[in-house]
Amino acid sequence: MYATPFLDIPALNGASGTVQLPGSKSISNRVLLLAALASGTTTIHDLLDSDDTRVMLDALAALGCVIGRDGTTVKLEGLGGALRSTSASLFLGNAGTAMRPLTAALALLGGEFELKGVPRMHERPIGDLVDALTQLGCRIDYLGNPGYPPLAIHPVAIDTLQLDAPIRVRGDVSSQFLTALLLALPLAARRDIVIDVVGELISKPYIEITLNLLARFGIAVRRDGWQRFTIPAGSQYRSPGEIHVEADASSASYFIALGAIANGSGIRIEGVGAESIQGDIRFIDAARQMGARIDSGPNWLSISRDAWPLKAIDIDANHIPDAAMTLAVMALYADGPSTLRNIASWRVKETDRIDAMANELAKLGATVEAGPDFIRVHPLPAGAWQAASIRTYDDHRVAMCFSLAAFNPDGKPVRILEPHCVAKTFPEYFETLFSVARTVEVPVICVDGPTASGKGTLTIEVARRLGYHYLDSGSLYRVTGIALRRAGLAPDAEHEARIAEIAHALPLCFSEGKVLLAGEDVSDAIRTEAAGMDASRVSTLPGVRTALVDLQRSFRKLPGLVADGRDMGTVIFPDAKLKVFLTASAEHRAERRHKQLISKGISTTLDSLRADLEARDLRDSSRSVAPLKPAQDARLLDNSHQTVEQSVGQVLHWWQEIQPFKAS
Ligand SMILES: Nc1ncnc2c1ncn2[C@@H]1O[C@H](COP(=O)(O)OP(=O)(O)O)[C@@H](O)[C@H]1O
Ligand SMILES: Nc1ccn([C@H]2C[C@H](O)[C@@H](COP(=O)(O)OP(=O)(O)O)O2)c(=O)n1
Repeated sequence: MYATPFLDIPALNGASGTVQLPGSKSISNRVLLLAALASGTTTIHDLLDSDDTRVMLDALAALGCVIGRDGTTVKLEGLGGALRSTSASLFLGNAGTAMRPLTAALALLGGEFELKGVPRMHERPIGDLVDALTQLGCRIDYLGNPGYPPLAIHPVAIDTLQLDAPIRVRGDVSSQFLTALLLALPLAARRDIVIDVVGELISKPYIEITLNLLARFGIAVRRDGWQRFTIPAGSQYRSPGEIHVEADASSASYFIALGAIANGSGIRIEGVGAESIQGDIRFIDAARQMGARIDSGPNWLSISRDAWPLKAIDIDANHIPDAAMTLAVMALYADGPSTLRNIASWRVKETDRIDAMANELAKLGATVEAGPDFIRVHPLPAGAWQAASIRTYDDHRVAMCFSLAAFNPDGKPVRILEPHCVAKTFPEYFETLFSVARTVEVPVICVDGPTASGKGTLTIEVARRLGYHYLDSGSLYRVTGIALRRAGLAPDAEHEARIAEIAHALPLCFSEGKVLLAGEDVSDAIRTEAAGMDASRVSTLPGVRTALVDLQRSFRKLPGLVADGRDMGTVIFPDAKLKVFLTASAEHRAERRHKQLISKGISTTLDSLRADLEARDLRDSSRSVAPLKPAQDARLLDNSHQTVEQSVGQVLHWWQEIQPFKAS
């Protein structure tokens, strides 16, 4: 996951390959609650691991469920209708799929509970659900604004509930109110329980997921149209033992759109097929209408680009409210204005999604019309796209769907602010996108300079702030030095061919900040001054330098790279947009290295360090191939009198100066 304040996606121009998607949020949280209400143990495979499922799991654990976890498989011992803990204060983040059903279940289970979430959760309505439950005799108080969480729930005896008249619940604000009642009311099914929906029920496919999963847990709800639902007397939750969670169809929408937009041999999605129980899978019909070619099997989808430009669309998107946001970005690539209708529910989601989409699409240069329940997006012709900083409003779907704007024909990058909001449902979204997307040019920042000037320190920090990959090219020469010593060689010209072979086939792996040579951790061994001197000697051999070129260039991956060394800007990445030549006086550098080595418990003297360092400077800058020198277009940074933070700030400032983004 990218924990950076922003993520710059370079202009993308193609995509091909296979993606495995995380489990569906809607299915995951429903299954968790049903497994908790049932008796016996349920093993849930492929459960989504995200913010919203984590708050649900934490809440269920606080209520006394015993939960075991092994990767994406969760074993949950159900409560069998009896709480083990009858008072708790539960924090439910911004997860509507946790807040609504837990409100209903806890109101019936008996106990004193407080349910709260993030500030946005306290702006998302729950009054219609609370009204339906209080009609029955449940006792629920608003702790803040009436009609909204946080809530206090008080105990009632189940046999005092008024279940003889149909329970009336509004269905035209959020279908989650009905889902919450359907999931929880079997707890009270001493007699048939009838639920009547008031108003036109929206997002019906989500109700189908609810009914389907209730059936898997032994509850056969009878449905009369979409107005009346009956939970039969004597209904009891029965664990199915094992259950698999399908991949999230809403998450699939970004990759379906990717296949439709991007040049390439197509995208294959594993984990969900056209027969999915998730309503958002109907996104494929809309994508086909816009021109995508889509094939499907029981558990996969394959998508490629067909009509281009895409065909404009005018649809009622009520049945695919979440996935339809993706259509709003696809519309930029269409042959005329596209209209998404009947989407009033967007206004009460993680943010007001109609406003959010309209604002951010406009930043790209698009003309957008929006009303209480619709949005109309005009296509953006080549030449009219702008590089934009996209605000994401703590809404995972805004962040994900705007990444698709990076395929614009004008080659403009897209900046996604607060990209970590995707953790709500798809923490690895951007990594997954980058695993299949292609770009004309992965951005690179080079930091070259003499030893102990602070290159490593600066490079690591700049890479961390930008979410870029990091290449410590010196470590490759250092590891080669160790490998040749182990082969009984000296770092001399007479062994050049053998050493070059060793360098070419280094069994090297970088993992969790460690450098592994044939599986052995050599992170400390390569940092000694002797290893540095061997590295400096071996690096004068032209055959060795050539042998390491491809390995160094293989680090250039999306979304970008910061590379540290001696010849990053001159030889390895001559086209890099920013090249920094970092220096400091020999005196400062010797002092820094001295401190660094002492702090690692390695004893040394300042004088010998300074002598070694000057010898290394001389060898590195006077060798015949790729000597240490600033690239012609490098910016010089002498950090003798700077703190690390000042050097980092300077480089980030230079980087920002050459980005095309306007202030957000
Ligand atoms: N601008 C700076 N001011 C003070 N100390 C620094 C600065 N940059 C780096 N250092 C310190 O100098 C030491 C050497 O830095 P390092 O990044 O290992 O250099 P290099 O990779 O160029 O050999 C480290 O202990 C680091 O914390
Ligand atoms: N791109 C590079 C990186 C390092 N080298 C050589 C020259 C250096 O003296 C050694 C060790 O490099 P490294 O960057 O690890 O050394 P310092 O941390 O700056 O002391 O490798 C090189 O020739 N080209």
